[in-house]
This record gives sequence, C-alpha cells and structure tokens, in this order.
Amino acid sequence: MEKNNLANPSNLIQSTSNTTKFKKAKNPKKSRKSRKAPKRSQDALGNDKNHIERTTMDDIVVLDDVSDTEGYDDYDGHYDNPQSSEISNVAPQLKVNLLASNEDFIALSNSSSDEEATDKVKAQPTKKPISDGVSSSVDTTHTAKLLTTDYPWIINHDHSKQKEIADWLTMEIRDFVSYISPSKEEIKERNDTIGRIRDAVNHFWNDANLHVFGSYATDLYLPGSDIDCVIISEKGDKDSRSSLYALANFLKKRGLATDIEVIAKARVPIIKFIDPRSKIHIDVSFERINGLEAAKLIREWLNDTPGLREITLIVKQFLHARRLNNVHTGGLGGFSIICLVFSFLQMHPRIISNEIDPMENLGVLLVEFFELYGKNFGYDDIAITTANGYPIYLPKSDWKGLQQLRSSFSLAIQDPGDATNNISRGSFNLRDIKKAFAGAFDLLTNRCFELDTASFKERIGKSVLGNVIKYRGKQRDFKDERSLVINKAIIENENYHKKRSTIVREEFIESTDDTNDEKDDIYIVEEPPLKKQKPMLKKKESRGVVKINAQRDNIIAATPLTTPIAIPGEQENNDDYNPLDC
Ligand SMILES: Nc1ncnc2c1ncn2[C@@H]1O[C@H](COP(=O)(O)OP(=O)(O)OP(=O)(O)O)[C@@H](O)[C@H]1O
Ligand SMILES: [Mg+2]
Repeated sequence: MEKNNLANPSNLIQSTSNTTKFKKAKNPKKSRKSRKAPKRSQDALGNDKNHIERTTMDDIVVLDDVSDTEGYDDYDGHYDNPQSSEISNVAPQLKVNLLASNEDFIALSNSSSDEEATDKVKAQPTKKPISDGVSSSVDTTHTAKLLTTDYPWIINHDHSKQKEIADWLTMEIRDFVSYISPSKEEIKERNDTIGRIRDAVNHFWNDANLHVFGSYATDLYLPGSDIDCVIISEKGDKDSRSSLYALANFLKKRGLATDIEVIAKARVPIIKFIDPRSKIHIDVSFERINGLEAAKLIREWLNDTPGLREITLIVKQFLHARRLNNVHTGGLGGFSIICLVFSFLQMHPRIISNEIDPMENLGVLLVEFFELYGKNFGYDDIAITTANGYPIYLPKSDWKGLQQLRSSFSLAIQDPGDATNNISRGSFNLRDIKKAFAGAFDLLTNRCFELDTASFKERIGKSVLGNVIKYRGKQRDFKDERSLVINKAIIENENYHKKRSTIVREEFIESTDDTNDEKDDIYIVEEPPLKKQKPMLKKKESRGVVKINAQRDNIIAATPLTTPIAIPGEQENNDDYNPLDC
C-alpha cells in the first residue's frame, strides 16, 4: 500500500524553490480521432470490467454493457482517446520514465482533421529542435500553416527577459490559454452543430429537447473536445434501448451522424457519434438533469475562483497528451480535474489570506498543484468534498456512503450534486496519474533552476511550460474570442435554470395558497413535498470555520457530508419543465 503524507499546502509554500517565488497581490481583495469502439477494459485486478456485448445494426454499433453498474465510469465521453499502444505496451518501468520525462506526448486535438494535420506535421521536414527541444519557427510557406514547434504559444510571445522565472511561467500559461481558447469560428461551429442536432431531436420527438452540459457549457473545452448533451422529455421515456436506437437511426438517415455507437444498457445510456460537418464528437445521454446542474455550479466556481480556468485547461491538456484523461482506461475525467483544481485553489492558504493574487501567480500555483497531487496528497485516507459551496478534505472513513474502492490508494471526490457518488471512482490508474504529476513537478522546478542561472542570450527561444506540455496540430491564432460570439450552450443552460427555478417557485406558492384556502386564517407553513433529497449545493453560504479549521488541522475536516439543501417541490425525473418553452 502506498502511504503519503496528508496534503498540507502550507508545506508546499516552503518547499517551493526560490526560482518560483510568489508575486504578492497588488490589490488584495477585501475578502476572499477516429472513433474506435471501446475496448474491454480491465480493473486493477485484471478482471473484465464491463462485459460488453457488441452488435452492428445498419452501421450503428450497439454496445450492451451487461454488467450495468458503472455508468459514467465507462461511458463518459472520453472514447476520443483510444489508448496509445505505444504507451500501453511498454514495460512498466519504461512507461513511468516516459510519463515523467514528457516523452509520452500525444497531440492535442482529437478531431480527425487535426489528427491528419498532426500526421502531416510528422511527415514534414521539420526544423531540428535545439538542444532543449524548442523550435520557435513556423513553416509559413506550407499552405496549411503546420507547426514545426511543440510550443507554438511562445511564437512572438517572448518572456525570456523576465527576472523571475515564475513570472515567465505565469505569462506562458496565459499565452497557452489564449492560444487554445476558441476563435469566433470555433464557437459558431459548436453553436451550429448543436442547433442542427437540436432541430432534429425536436422534429423526431415533439416533447423532447436537447441541452448541453460538460466542458462546452462551462467554457473549459480544448480544441477537439467533445460536446456532452442530454435529451430531456416531458414523458421522461427517451432512455429506452429502442428510443436510443431509433434516434441514432434518424440522425444517421438525416446525415447528421457518422461513426455511431449506441450504448444502451449502461447506468447512463448514451449515443456517441461524430457530426460529419464539424467533425466534433458528440455524446448524447437521456433524461438526467445532474449534468445541467453541474454545469451551472462549475460556472459559479469559475466566477468565484481566479485561475481555475487557466490551471484546469493546462492540467487537462497535460493529461490528455498522456492519454491519462480517459476514464475508460482509468484516467482522470474533466469533471474530476475541475474538482481537484477548485479544491487546490480554494484551500490555498495564501489565496485564502489574500496574500497573493492567483492570476499573477499562475506559474507557482501550477508547480504547487503538481507537487500536491504528485507528491503530498494523502490518497489513502483523504476524500475531497464540498460543504456550503467550499471544498474541504474529509477522512475517507467519515464518508459513510463511499462506494467500495478497488484499493485504498485511490482518489475519492464527492459529486457536489450527489453525495453518494464518487466521481473519480473510475480513475483506477491513479499510480500513473500521480507519477505524471510528480514528474511534472520535477521537470518544471528543474527547468526553473536551469533558466534562472542561464544568461538572457541562452534563454531566447526557450519555454518553461513546454517542458511539460506540448501542442501539435494546426496552427492557431492567439485569439480568445469568447467575448465576441455568444456560447449558446451557456445561455441555454442559464435559461434552463431560470425556467426551472420559476416553476419551482410557482409550485411552492401554489402549495402554500392551497393551505391558506383550506385552513382559513390558521396559518400553517407546510414542508414542501420532497421526492428525494438531493444535496446539490447552491451558491456559497458562509465559509465559516469549516475551511479555516480544515487548513489548520492539516486539512482534515471532520465535518459531516454535505448538508442536503432541498429544492421545494423538486422531482428528480419529472420537474414539469418543458424545454420546448425555452
Ligand atoms: N463520474 C461522474 N459522475 C457524475 N457525473 C459525471 C461523471 N463524469 C462526468 N459527469 C458529468 O458529465 C459532465 C462532463 O464530464 P466530463 O468528464 O466529460 O468533463 P468535461 O468538462 O466535459 O471535460 P472534457 O472536455 O474532457 O470532455 C460533468 O460536468 C458532469 O456533469
Ligand atoms: Mg465532456
């Protein structure tokens, strides 16, 4: 069993090298691929994890998960990264070295066009990288403007003159984020894609609508990320095997879907396909609102947590490039990554005390993130959860409903929308994830030391961040054009929640009116009817002593699990919300 010290961010501050010094807060705030069919996967013990029966009907792959237990663990929208045979087939020791030395890099985008581009890049006579592997030139003569550098975010963005290497890293992180953030065309393409599929769904089922959740509804997508959607209907009956198959067939006949897979019997039944026009991978699930709730919550986290988007995108790219973001093969999914970064930033002692401005210290924070989850975190004993909207650490033994884990050395993150759900339970390859994070910490700190002692001349054309992440694919502009085109998925998700809260309020008023009629002037406040209490956290309440104590006591908060905050009149499956009214 692997034992670790408990996570203690205050240790991290001391252990961070002089080359990655924090920058004090200037204005401290007042307070705080081509789609492949999934492979049969094995669990940590080598047992067949999901007994998938596979048939093909009318070119649609139908997958039946007869174990019917795992749901999101198996079908979570991450088949976009078929396991790299190069990595999976190497001997374990070598694999570790590859992960730690950043030699396992796989290009960023999963869309077939970008894969093609990547292949072309490999075929190009690329300029031989200088000794540190960095080349800052771009082959502009080639019509497709393919990159001949692994670190394109440094092109025309030279920060080598920065006195503090930590500042240099912070600037590179910002450049990377603006480099991979979506252009007007990309946002429009995603909007149009969803529009086409929604029209088809409305046409096929007149009581149903398509909603978007996941990274497109939170603006946390990388180029080539899939789009997660859910169909919700008035009748609530669209999750049957026959409905899934009928819709898949309809989309195919309309020319709206290729490479279709129907995964009907998982806990979360799903259709996966590629939109032929945009080549974007789409996942459609059915009759579940929790993803829509999570999208709203994550957007609130993003508003309240400076640096969350930046560090999350870097970590996502870091894991994506190592094929460690695929839950199906034991990697860490997007949702878990966001929770880890949110928890790290929200519990950082120097952010809590307003000593530092996270946006000015992204570099050190990234190094510390890798140190925390690569070296110090107590995976054996500690779970991550939220209380009153704030993340806290919780001894695993205090999480009463925690599902059986494959091993005590495993990540446990409580779903903020469902206290019984450990969202990282499928991430059984924690050893490689942890090693990759630890390796990234070593690589980044070594790089900082190396560049700190280098002359300005020696630093030219070098990258700090490029020591741990790379980008290959089509050349992009440094344009974050999210403010120029509306992301319709976000607007629709906001409208969905507005509409939903209006219905909930009206129902509540109606139920109290009835009471008044009957009892005349005897005023009785009735408990609103609850089908099932769901602990979806609302906006943050008081941070109180929970987190402060958690920090001081080595971040073990012996607080009870998230207190359920019930929404009056909420019905889990039938919320009376008519998506067509939106
Ligand atoms: N294990 C899980 N349990 C419950 N809900 C989950 C789980 N995994 C994913 N989800 C839901 O699906 C949504 C999308 O998850 P996913 O892991 O695809 O993240 P993402 O932000 O879309 O990242 P990516 O860009 O890599 O697809 C989450 O926001 C969450 O609502
Ligand atoms: Mg997704």
